[in-house]
Amino acid sequence: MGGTQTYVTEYQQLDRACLGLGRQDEETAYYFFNEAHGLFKIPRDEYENLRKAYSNDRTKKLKLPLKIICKYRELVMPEFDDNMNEAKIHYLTEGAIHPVDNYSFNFLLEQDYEYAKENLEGLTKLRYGERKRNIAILINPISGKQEAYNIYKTKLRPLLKATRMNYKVYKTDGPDFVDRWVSKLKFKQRTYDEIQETNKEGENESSLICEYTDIVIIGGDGLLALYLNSCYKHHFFDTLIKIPICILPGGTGNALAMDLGGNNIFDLCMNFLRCETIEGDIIRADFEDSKKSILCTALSWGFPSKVIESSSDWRGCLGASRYTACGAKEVLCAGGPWNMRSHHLTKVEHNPGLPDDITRTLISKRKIEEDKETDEENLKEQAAVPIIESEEIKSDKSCYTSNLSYKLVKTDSMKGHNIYKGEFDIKQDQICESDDENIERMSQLGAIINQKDEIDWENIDLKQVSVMVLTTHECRRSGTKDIFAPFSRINDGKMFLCGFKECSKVEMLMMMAKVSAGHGNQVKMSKYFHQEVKQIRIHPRADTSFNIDGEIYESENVIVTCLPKMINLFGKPYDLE
Ligand SMILES: Nc1ncnc2c1ncn2[C@@H]1O[C@H](COP(=O)(O)OP(=O)(O)OP(=O)(O)O)[C@@H](O)[C@H]1O
Repeated sequence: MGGTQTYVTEYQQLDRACLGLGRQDEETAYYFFNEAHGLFKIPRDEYENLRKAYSNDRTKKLKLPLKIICKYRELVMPEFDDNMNEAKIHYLTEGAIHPVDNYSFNFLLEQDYEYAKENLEGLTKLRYGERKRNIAILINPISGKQEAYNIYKTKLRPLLKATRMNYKVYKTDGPDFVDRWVSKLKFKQRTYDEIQETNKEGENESSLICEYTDIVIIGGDGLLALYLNSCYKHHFFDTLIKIPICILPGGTGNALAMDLGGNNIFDLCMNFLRCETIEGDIIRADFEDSKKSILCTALSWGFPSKVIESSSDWRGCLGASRYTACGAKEVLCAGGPWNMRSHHLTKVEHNPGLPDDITRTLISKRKIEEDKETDEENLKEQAAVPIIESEEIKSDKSCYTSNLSYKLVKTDSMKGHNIYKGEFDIKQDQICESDDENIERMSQLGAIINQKDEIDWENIDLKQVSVMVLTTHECRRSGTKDIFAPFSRINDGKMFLCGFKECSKVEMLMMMAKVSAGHGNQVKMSKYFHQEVKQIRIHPRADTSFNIDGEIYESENVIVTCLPKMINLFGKPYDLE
């Protein structure tokens, strides 16, 4: 438990946020609920006094030594018995693997019970409307220091077990795993209008899209990028991409997870359980020649790309310091003896006139496609996605997966884990698109936002720029204090162009040191710049590459557009200072 401690408080103080006075039957111990602090043990001889005072006059002053025995931030699941006015609460503490504890309380007053029920239910969300949450967990075993599976096992799994949620765990087995996995999702395509209509009837949009209600990604930014882009490729991003995503920091940099509170994984898991989401901004990069579109949260070129490229060989052994070590090496070995102009650009242009409601425009104009029947060939291929763990609470009839449309077949076992293969029901609806169709759809969407010939592009002066980054969020880095863009938040609806103006190698190292200090005070330095932008066109030199959410892409003209509030993410960004 959260450690017992005694403190004195006034009854009046408690009363403001109290959930009710309860009694635990077997041990005849007595408890008091307080929303801010959790659960209190009341000395037995004080109980009768308190009960009388509580029943007669809720504002009466009463000084009591109270023992805190549990805090709500540790609470994971309440169960209720309306006939008995009883709440059963399951607790779990941070850092412990299976310390689930149960307490049952009978509320003395019915109104207290109702009030407590309402408040306690808000602490852990087990359903979306009538539908029980059903979670897909994607783990990249080679991310960062290869701790992703361990994070799942020690942090997330105990909470999922305690709350008896349905979930399936998938380990990636290579770079194309996520793409295969997303392409095989059991997916009910709905049009935007249908979703709006359903919302009016009070149903939750995200519960209607896919067999999973929530996606958990345990890995780095690259794994999230793979997931987003696979959604975009295989299904319309305005539907599937709305399924809320929890990113637990299992990678090296974990820039986005860190900005959502990932330095405390337990708290992030609690955000997930309580369904505390924000609407995140993403970037869409449309490559002009290859007609390829990429979704991401940060994009850079020149110096940062070189650092990412050269540090990839150190994956797994140096952790986050691989970027620092390779960054310093790149600075010292760059170009001329003093100069740090490695932006590798011929031209960068800005379109300041992009409408604010671009996202809505995209959604409403998109082409509506019909679901297609699955044929046997596709079914055979679908069965190839391995599930390493699965927990399905069979008794829950409201669970989408209990309609037998998805079967698990045990095929093997590995290090004590059973390996299953998923097989889909023959009646399953699915979308199966060829690459040509995908390209066609992307270029349709692109045509809406690009319209590049009609845009009055404003040239951005590059004469004095060393490093340029486009980002929708702070870009914190795990394992260090680095914050690259301290003024940006993933849910502020904005994209920023930021970086360092032309500087000497020594100045560059100083700037890097400022970023590493994590105070955000590089913003005050004259060599640092940032500017809000909506759409940017980049003409890179042929010998450079792009770094898009930690992955390297070849040089090509690209139009980069901010899509505000496109994805739902669990967690909470830091307050702007
Ligand atoms: N089983 C696997 N074997 C080899 N590569 C994999 C596997 N699963 C995923 N990948 C590759 O791993 C990369 C993604 O790594 P990820 O972003 O999760 O970790 P990271 O690079 O260490 O962290 P960060 O991006 O936060 O710095 C992608 O390039 C993906 O293709």
